[in-house]
Amino acid sequence: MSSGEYERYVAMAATAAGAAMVINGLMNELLPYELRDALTLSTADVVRRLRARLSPTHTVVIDEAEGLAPNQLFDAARAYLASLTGTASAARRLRASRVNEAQGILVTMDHGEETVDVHDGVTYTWRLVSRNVAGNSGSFPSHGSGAGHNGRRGPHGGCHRSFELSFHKKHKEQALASYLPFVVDAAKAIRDRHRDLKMHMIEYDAWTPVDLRHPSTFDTIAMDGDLKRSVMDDLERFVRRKDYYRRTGRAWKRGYLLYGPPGTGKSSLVAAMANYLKFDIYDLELTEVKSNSDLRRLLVGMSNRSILVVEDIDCSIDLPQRGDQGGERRGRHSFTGGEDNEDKVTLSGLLNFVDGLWSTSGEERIIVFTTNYKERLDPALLRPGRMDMHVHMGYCTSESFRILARNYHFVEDDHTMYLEIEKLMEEVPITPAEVAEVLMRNDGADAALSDLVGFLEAKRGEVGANKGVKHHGNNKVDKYEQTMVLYCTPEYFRGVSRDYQSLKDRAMIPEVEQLLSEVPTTIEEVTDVVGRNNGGADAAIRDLIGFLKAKRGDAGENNGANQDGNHNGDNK
Ligand SMILES: Nc1ncnc2c1ncn2[C@@H]1O[C@H](COP(=O)(O)OP(=O)(O)OP(=O)(O)O)[C@@H](O)[C@H]1O
Repeated sequence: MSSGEYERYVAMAATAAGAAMVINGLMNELLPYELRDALTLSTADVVRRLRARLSPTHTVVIDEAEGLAPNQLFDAARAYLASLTGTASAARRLRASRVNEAQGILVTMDHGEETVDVHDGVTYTWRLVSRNVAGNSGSFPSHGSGAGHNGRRGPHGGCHRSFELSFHKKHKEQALASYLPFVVDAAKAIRDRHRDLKMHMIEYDAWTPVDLRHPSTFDTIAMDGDLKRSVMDDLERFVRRKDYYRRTGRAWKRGYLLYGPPGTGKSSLVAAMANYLKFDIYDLELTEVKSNSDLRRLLVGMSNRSILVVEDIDCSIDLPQRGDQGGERRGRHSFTGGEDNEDKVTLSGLLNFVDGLWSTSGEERIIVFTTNYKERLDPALLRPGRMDMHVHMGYCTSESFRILARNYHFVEDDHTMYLEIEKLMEEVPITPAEVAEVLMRNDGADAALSDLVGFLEAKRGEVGANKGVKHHGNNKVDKYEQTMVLYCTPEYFRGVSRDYQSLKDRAMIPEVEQLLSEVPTTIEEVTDVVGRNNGGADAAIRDLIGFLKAKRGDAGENNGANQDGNHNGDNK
């Protein structure tokens, strides 16, 4: 549409509306490029631009060259109007709207239909206008997402649609300064509610998004109720406080340290946070980052309203050990050197970026570190003010168990087996992951809870009698043992070591036994380390010794403990 046509259009609409002003609009080709990204602009920007466009003379200059790019303000209005379908006035006009997973909200509204919205005592009338490109007004495509949707011109012609928003001229200020920003904000909120969250992972040195469909929410997560509430409160306060951060000159970011044994829900909590806030997750796998400059590039490439997660921070970056004589703990990853390459990724480099560049180049950002071993973390990370909140995820308590039982089997709070289960849980530490696993493999609540009792009893017996030895070689592993942590005792290893017929250096066997007596290590870990070696028995056992020494915390051991269930070693 040329600017002349547009002016004629505005004049017609203004006439029709009598004293009412018409903010027309919002058609893809009518609104200029500044408004196309209305949903990504700040609300103040939108208002400023609208105000500039809607001068008292109602002249809007539209550059032909702006083309027919999608106009997000149109989508904002559409999403907002769809959300009104529950209200009486809107229901009069909008026949139906539905939520489509891929596209968010679709609204069905016919050409010429109007809907009335009352906001702060002012009545606003929205009208949908459609034109086909050949000018045959009145011939319209099907509703919603049909041909011509979004007003784009298809190969065989198409339909341009617009919303006209009219109101009394005395409410111009209110419309511009209050109502339209409200519509844009409401649309943003709707979009956030329906958009697919993304999980960004590093591939080939760049972020690669995949859909984040993690079902974890604050309802499903099993943790102490007060702690859960305080995390939620903290998140809510954080997102509310834009002005506060601006006023105080602080970067709008927040840091959480989640710590606790494996399977207690640290990753689930991160997903719950993302689902709650509708923030994307950026999974910073430090082993994939070759240098500080790569790290900087990746951090700057993150979007706002996102969560940066560094899992198993104690394993994934070289942390100076408390008590180290100036030396760094080696062996986590090949990039951990430091003194020979200035550009290597270091914890201080990461923290500096997070505090500096990262926080000034974006807004509404959350960083989460997780660890199974808080005691191993660098004091720099634990310093007050560094991570705003330390969240301990622990073994199942009766409170968290009840949440899981309710979630998995709708079990009410007074089930007869609860007392027995909770008593057992006091004797045997069990992670929420283990409980979830048992609950999940049963169809009915009663069966699930009996199974859990059996599991706990078996675990209690196992822990007491160290049945790991018995477990090995038993082809009929029962269902409890499948998920249990089975330790590799020195005795057990001695038995297995007979299998190493080709072992030349037999002196290594007592060394392994000695290490196993010092470091609780699961059969699975031992199997993994031995299994990853193709270089013969000696290489495998040497690798195992290195692994065990690293687990014990020996400096200088380089055995890839990070890759192989290092985090499983905390099952004491
Ligand atoms: N607190 C919890 N509430 C609800 N489900 C849980 C909880 N903890 C664990 N689970 C269940 O166990 C699975 C594994 O837990 P999750 O990966 O979140 O634990 P984690 O503490 O991050 O473990 P790791 O330290 O090994 O990464 C989850 O997908 C979930 O099904």
